Amino acid sequence: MVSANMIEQQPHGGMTHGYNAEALKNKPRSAPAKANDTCLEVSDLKLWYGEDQVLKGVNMQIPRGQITAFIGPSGCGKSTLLRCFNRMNDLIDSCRIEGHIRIDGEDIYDRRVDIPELRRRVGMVFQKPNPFPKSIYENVAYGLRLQGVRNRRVLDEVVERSLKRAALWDEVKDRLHENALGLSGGQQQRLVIARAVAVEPEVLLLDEPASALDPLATLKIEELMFELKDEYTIAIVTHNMQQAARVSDYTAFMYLGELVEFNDTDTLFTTPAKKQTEDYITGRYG
Ligand SMILES: Nc1ncnc2c1ncn2[C@@H]1O[C@H](COP(=O)(O)OP(=O)(O)OP(=O)(O)O)[C@@H](O)[C@H]1O
Repeated sequence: MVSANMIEQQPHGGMTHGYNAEALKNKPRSAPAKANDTCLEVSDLKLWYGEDQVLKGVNMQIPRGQITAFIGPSGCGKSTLLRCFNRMNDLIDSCRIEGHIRIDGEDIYDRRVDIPELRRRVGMVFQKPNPFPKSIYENVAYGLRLQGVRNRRVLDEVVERSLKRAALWDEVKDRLHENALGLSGGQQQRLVIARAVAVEPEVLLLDEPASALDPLATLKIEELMFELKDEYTIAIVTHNMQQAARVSDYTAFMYLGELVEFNDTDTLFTTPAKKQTEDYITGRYG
């Protein structure tokens, strides 16, 4: 497991320039991805906001049951790409998309796709924890209630199981009916993860999930990711290269809307194939 002293402070809450090799030592190793076990396949994905082209023909295959990190300088399109995976960009009027994204072979941009069902299958957690102003219990039960589940026993079981999966149960089991906004930032972020896993997604998208948290809360989120990946495919955007190196199995380096390099994390950080990647991970630009 990662240890607390491996978590560096980010005084400005932003980019950690350069990566140091310590992050790869003692890193928990996963079983390698099974050959041809692709969960998400991105083909020639292009995206515009109005006249501005933000993604310029991205191709990649995200392996199932692994953690894939997206790194790159601010504005290179990491969050935009992540939001394509559950069609969150549909909510932006000026956004136009070409290309394909397939989950388990199904094109999620097919017009027959049921978007609420897609968002159930592909859960998302944002930088700032966003619990609803409801009780802890109701936050986790929310998705099930939307699906029409009324049975108290079923709801109780799912709430308990989800909070356990999100490593929050022990801290909240005696206060399930208190307002979730009374939790700490780190607890709120784990609650949001519990809310996402309660509806049994296949994929979890994490957009800088720890950047608003202190080092200890960050550590808990990182440990949690490692536990969750047995059941879910995880894609994480992070500005923090130490974090990408510590937690992910695969890393995608993006620059100006293009995918420059995609490889297993250890290779990308130790022997990057492209000069641009090397310059970025050694902190030469950011
Ligand atoms: N809703 C939007 N409307 C118009 N332009 C947008 C919108 N969202 C993002 N952009 C632009 O798209 C580009 C890519 O932004 P995006 O947030 O995907 O980058 P990023 O790599 O995640 O950046 P950061 O690391 O700073 O979060 C930027 O130029 C940004 O200004």
